[in-house]
Amino acid sequence: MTIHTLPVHLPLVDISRFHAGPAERERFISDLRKILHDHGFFYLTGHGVEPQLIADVIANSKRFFALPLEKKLEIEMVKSPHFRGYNRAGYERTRGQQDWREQLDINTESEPVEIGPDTPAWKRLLGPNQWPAALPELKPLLLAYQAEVTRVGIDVLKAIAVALGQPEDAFAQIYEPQPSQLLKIIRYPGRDVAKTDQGVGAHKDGGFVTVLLQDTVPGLRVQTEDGVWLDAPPVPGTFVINTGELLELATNGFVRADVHDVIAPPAGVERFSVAFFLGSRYDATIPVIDLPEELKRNERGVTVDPLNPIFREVGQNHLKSRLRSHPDVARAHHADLLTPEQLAGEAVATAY
Ligand SMILES: O=C(O)CCC(=O)C(=O)O
Ligand SMILES: [Fe+2]
Repeated sequence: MTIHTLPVHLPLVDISRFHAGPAERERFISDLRKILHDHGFFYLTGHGVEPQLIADVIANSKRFFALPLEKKLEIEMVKSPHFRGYNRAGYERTRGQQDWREQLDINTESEPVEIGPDTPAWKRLLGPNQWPAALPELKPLLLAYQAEVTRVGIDVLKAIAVALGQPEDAFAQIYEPQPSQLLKIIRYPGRDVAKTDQGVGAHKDGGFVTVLLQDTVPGLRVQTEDGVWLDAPPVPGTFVINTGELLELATNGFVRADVHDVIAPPAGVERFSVAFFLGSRYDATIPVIDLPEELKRNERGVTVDPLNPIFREVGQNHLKSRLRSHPDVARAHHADLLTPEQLAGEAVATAY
């Protein structure tokens, strides 16, 4: 596929060119550098993820969401201090407005950490996932997929590092040995259920890069630098990649974290997607990369949003957004971290 056949206004990046001979790699890097400055969103092809794995993930997400509600509620997120599990549609908000999507969140599968008075608060994010007893095949499948999209995300991140004039392992010091690997399977019900057109409200993603798999129904939109909203419909065989706040911070705004949202599907139609957020280690502090002079001239600075303060301490940043997104989990397990206002506030979830 070439860029000219793409039915959308966003660029297409063929990551296999990064692994081609030196001349092709050089051309690829120079194309990518231009794309990265102009867009925080692009389509990715040449990624090497087996089409069968992708098909199985979509098919089994649909089976998960089709389970009776009580089976899904057996693994409701409020049962996990580590913010893992299932959330019902309408239980999350973005900037105060209800989002209409149900989702299952997993992250790196690990043992919980013993929390003492001196343990950094972000260690509460570490722990086991919750898996549906009614669909045992979901666990091995999503863990295999999580490993694959981690590989893809790191490959893209290496290409981005080179495009920024850095060694390809420039970010490895903050993602090795264990990046954050949040994976969400998502279902957006039709507008008859949603009552509004907000699948998920306008937001930026927080990590290095997001690797997004869309099934067949459109709805994703991206806001460009000049404020225009572009549709980013599904293109078979591709992922949508978007660069997150972590890269915006690390490049002083040379790379953009674009605002995006999802419009709820029409009445009677449901939309499925699988979003993977590649982040750094939780104990990392985001560095500012010293870009080459010709790139530095195009740094924009970092956008400051008083409603969404960003910390360079990654674990603190991630915990902040999880506590805000899931106040039911926060109250059930982390009341000691909340302000009196948060404890007294409305028990609704707020995305991002
Ligand atoms: O479902 C989608 O297509 C995008 C979801 C999204 O932007 C997110 O979960 O951060
Ligand atoms: Fe997003």
